[in-house]
Amino acid sequence: MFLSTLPLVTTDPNKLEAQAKEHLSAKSYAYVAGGAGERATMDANRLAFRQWKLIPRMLRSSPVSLQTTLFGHTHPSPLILCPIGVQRIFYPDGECATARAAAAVRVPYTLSTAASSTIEQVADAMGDAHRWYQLYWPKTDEITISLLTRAKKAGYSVLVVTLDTPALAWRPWDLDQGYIPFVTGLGNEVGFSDPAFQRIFRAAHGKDPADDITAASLAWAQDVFSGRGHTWDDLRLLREHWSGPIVLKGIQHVDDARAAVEAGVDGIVVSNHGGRQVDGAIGSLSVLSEIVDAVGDKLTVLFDSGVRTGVDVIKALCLGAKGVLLGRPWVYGLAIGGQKGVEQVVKGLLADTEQSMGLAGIAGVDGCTRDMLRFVEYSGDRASSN
Ligand SMILES: Cc1cc2nc3c(=O)[nH]c(=O)nc-3n(C[C@H](O)[C@H](O)[C@H](O)COP(=O)(O)O)c2cc1C
Ligand SMILES: O=C(O)C(=O)c1ccccc1
Repeated sequence: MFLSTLPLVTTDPNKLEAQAKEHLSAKSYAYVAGGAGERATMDANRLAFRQWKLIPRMLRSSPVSLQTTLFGHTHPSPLILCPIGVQRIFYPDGECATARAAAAVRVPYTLSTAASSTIEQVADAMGDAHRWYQLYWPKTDEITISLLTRAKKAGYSVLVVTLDTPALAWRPWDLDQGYIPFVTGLGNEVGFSDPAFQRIFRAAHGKDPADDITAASLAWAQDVFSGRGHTWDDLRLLREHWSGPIVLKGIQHVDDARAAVEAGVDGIVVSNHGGRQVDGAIGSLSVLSEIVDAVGDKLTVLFDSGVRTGVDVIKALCLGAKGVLLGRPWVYGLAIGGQKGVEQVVKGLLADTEQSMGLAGIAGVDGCTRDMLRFVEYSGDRASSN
């Protein structure tokens, strides 16, 4: 794909963030590239990848296929696009550009509840392509039920429930600029377009959310990010109102993975939210194999946090993940080139994964086994690639 023309987006994972920075305002750049606290967990995510080394096998010539079955659907690859909120701060067309890219490269797209486009707009942009819906779980059950009903109707097949963000963390790069995306008025579009939220807001304020963006933004943020602790028992409500697969995102502890099995959900994403929530939390890849050992035969274990290269995808699969969610890299592609930028990042990663699998003597996702890896203490000084 890169033979006839030079790539728009750099293929060097260590240069991608810097290239995107040139296309972003200082605030938008800090929002995507930043993390919680001193970014120790972002480092830990990369360090965890560096500490696992692949041991290539020879003379096993066979064609490579990345084909993967997830929740009963066969996909061309094990890759899924992470839920990412407020994409219009990165590119004017935001989520719709990303959704079109995902459809074009045949990778499922996960729409965030904190999106700057509505559930229905993104569905329209995607046609028949696979889409998942990520729930930030509102305090008000009536709103939760309304969001699930809309997502179902608009053809989203898998519900991803993010558990690690009952509130946004202490993020110094944003705090120092006095910035959270909601102050731009963006990121509330799913809420403002919701009939249940509109009804409740109208009853309390005597007007529509669109007539008082400030008050409506506050009301929406309070319902969704006020830090209310839901409990494992509350998952029953979601089960009742969502007939498809339910995936819990943000699992790091093996006992939480077991609780997910008890709760009867279909999958989990082992994730620390890309180091954006609990600073000092363990690198996500470091807990993947113990969680797979505990629950991998009972539900589908997916992975995110720190994936940057094809070999990273292979390592996560070798440690037992059935699918891998990609985060910041495609947001950088979006900032650089909109839909085309996202396509290039994803196509590049898929090509790198396929090429690396072939060179390592692995024929496909089933060939990614733990014996292909060796843990080697890493003492270098380049823990993070951007
Ligand atoms: C700018 C930004 C916005 C995000 N928004 C959401 C979101 O709305 N919902 C969610 O579940 N996770 C969100 N995440 C977390 C990602 O889904 C994912 O867990 C994380 O980016 C993975 O780490 P990585 O970017 O280092 O690969 C966001 C991450 C970033 C960078
Ligand atoms: O920034 C994030 O990590 C995130 O999850 C989020 C939450 C609310 C709005 C936008 C993004």
